[in-house]
Formats: sequence, C-alpha cells, structure tokens
Amino acid sequence: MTAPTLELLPAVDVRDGQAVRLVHGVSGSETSYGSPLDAALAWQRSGAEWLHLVDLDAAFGTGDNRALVAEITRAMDIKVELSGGIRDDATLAAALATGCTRVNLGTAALETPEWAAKAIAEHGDRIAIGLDVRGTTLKGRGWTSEGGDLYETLARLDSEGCARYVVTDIGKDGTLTGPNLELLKNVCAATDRPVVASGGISSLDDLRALSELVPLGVEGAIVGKALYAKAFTLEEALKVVSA
Ligand SMILES: O=C(O)c1ccccc1N[C@@H]1O[C@H](COP(=O)(O)O)[C@@H](O)[C@H]1O
Repeated sequence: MTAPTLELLPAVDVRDGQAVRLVHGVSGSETSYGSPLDAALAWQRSGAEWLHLVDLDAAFGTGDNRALVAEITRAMDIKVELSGGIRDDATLAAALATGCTRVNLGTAALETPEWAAKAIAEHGDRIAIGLDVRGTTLKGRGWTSEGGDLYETLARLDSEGCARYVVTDIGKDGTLTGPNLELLKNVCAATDRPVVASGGISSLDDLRALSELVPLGVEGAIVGKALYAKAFTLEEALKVVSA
C-alpha cells in the first residue's frame, strides 16, 4: 500500500465579490485578485483535487457572498471545503446544499458549542472545525473575538466526535513566513483526528516540511498567498507532495 501524501487545498477567499488575500486575517489588509470563480477554475485546471472556499464577509459579519460561493461550489468538479459564517441551522443547511464536500465551523464551535456538537453528530465527516489560533488562544468572528484555550477546546471536540480540524496560525496567515510546524506537531500530539494546516506557506520547502508531518496526522495544507504571489505554481506544489 502506498503511503498517504499531503493533500493540497488552494484557497479562494471572497470579500465583496472579489478573490482576496488578507495579512494576519485583518479586515482592510486585503489584496484583490479578481474573479473568485476564475481563480477557482484556474486551480481546478491546474490539477487541484480540493478547493478551500471562504466567505470572508460572512466570517467578519460585513454581509455575505453566499450566492456567489454557492455558484462557485456548484461549478467545481473537485471537492470543496466551504467556510465563513456557518453558524446556525439555516446557514449550515444552505452550505451543505451547495454540494460541498465539507464545511468548516469556526465561531460556532466557540460560541454555540451545543449547536456545533449537534452538527457534528448529524453530519459527521462533512463537518470540520476551524481552529484559528494566536499562540494557544482561539479566535472567532473574523479573528476578532477570543474563544478560549486551544487544547481544552480540542479535547471537548474530540469527545464530541469531531472528524477533522483545520488549524490556522493567525500570526502566520498571509505572511509568507512559513507554517508553524511546532503548533501542528503539538495539535497532532493532542488529537488522533486528521489536521489540515493553514497559514504561512511560502515555498516548496514548506510543503516538503509539512509532508514530513503526514505520519503524525497532518492530512492536508491550505495554500493561499504563495499561489497568488506566484512563489510557486500549483502544478509544482502538487508534484512536490506526490513525490
Ligand atoms: O481565511 C481567512 O483568511 C480568514 C480571515 C479572517 C477570518 C476568517 C478567515 N477564514 C476562515 O473563516 C472560517 C471561520 O468562519 P466562522 O467563524 O465560522 O464564521 C474559518 O475557516 C477561518 O479559517
């Protein structure tokens, strides 16, 4: 049997109808990259098996791009991980109805834990929890509110049957300074669930370093700024992780 390889999830973050990248997730720091549908289709053409699609306005509470992200999701032949502003029955039902493979819950897991536990119990593998951290403190509401301790929350979510975590180091996100490998190792040591790494990837060497964490539980990596800044191409990245 062949060893599992790191899954790559190119990111399309949508703000005010545009594909953008933020620095440290700070509202107002965005650089615009044009049509999010064009960006998503370009990643698909380049061989992506996953798309990480974020409605940033819904995450920040500055409106939403729900119709657009639903249209993008439906246009994809590849798996889509959808996130941003999925916090109640209506937004969860609408997100799942797009046909996405899974959704990420962030704020909801911190502010309405009973509801998040119910979503996990009902939808299993279609729910991932986004753990957006600064140090070991979780952040919600577009990374502006504090949501408790990473490891306490992880233990609670494990006991509730959470299938997977998407771990973002806010201090690294959008900075091209390399992923926080220590954080990822620590999270993998604290849970037996797969972990998707997010934040800071800047080079093919970063992908090689993350690939070495696959045996520890790192299943995938979200790549954003590095692709838009053309630090490497998605084709090159896919070749590195499949080697
Ligand atoms: O992805 C980002 O750059 C980002 C920046 C600032 C806030 C949120 C961001 N993304 C993702 O949004 C969801 C959380 O949304 P919610 O809290 O459930 O509404 C999560 O996947 C974040 O990583």
